[in-house]
Amino acid sequence: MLKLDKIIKTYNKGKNNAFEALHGISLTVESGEMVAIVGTSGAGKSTLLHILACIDGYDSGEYYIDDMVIGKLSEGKMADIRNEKIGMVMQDFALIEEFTALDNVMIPLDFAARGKKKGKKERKEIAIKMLEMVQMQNFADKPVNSLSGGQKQRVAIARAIVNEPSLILADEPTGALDTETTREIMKVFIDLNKQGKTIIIVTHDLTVAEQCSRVIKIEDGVIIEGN
Ligand SMILES: Nc1ncnc2c1ncn2[C@@H]1O[C@H](COP(=O)(O)OP(=O)(O)OP(=O)(O)O)[C@@H](O)[C@H]1O
Repeated sequence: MLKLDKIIKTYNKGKNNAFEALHGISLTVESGEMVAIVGTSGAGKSTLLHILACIDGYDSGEYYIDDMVIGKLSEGKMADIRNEKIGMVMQDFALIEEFTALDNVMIPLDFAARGKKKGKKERKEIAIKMLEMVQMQNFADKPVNSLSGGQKQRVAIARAIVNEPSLILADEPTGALDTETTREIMKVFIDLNKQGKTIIIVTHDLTVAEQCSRVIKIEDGVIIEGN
């Protein structure tokens, strides 16, 4: 489903502070896998995740999602792929704190591809269904800034899955959570994986990594294990 072929990524390319962060990464992730990406600080995990998420480009090599060549797509088409195929979950939740849980979950529905736009009532129903999936329906009308860290991450996961992406990418999703809350959030990811979602989690937490079906270790911009 996902294939990286000899991806090279250089920050500040062409300048005297140019830095090659990924040195020719090749990786295939099949549909339905649950993968952890681990490695020391600065190894290139976030860089890799941002390329997988179609947030950042790359210098050479190629990235394929379902046989589509990502490097050849326009900005607009990349944005469509981000909205339709990929759900992102971040360590700091990246929610709008003063909005309610429900309003946060509804946001991506507004950006879904033209023609797919739905009426407000229908969008609200879809968002509530997503909150039910993460057991947060009773908090739908609460502002996010009144929720705990674990509750915020559940809302962020509901937002990530609202456009029914096949791929969920998470950057240190449990980094701000305690052990018990980490366990609960991992259960949500495992349930989503059982429902068929492909999940890739960047983590420093070995208890998170060992719950994934494959662990990819990256060091100095190179995959050294798990490929
Ligand atoms: N925007 C940038 N400009 C220049 N260098 C960058 C930029 N972003 C990252 N880097 C460098 O690229 C390398 C990989 O960074 P990356 O953030 O991918 O590492 P990481 O494995 O995610 O680290 P951490 O676990 O600390 O988040 C690091 O040496 C970093 O300093």
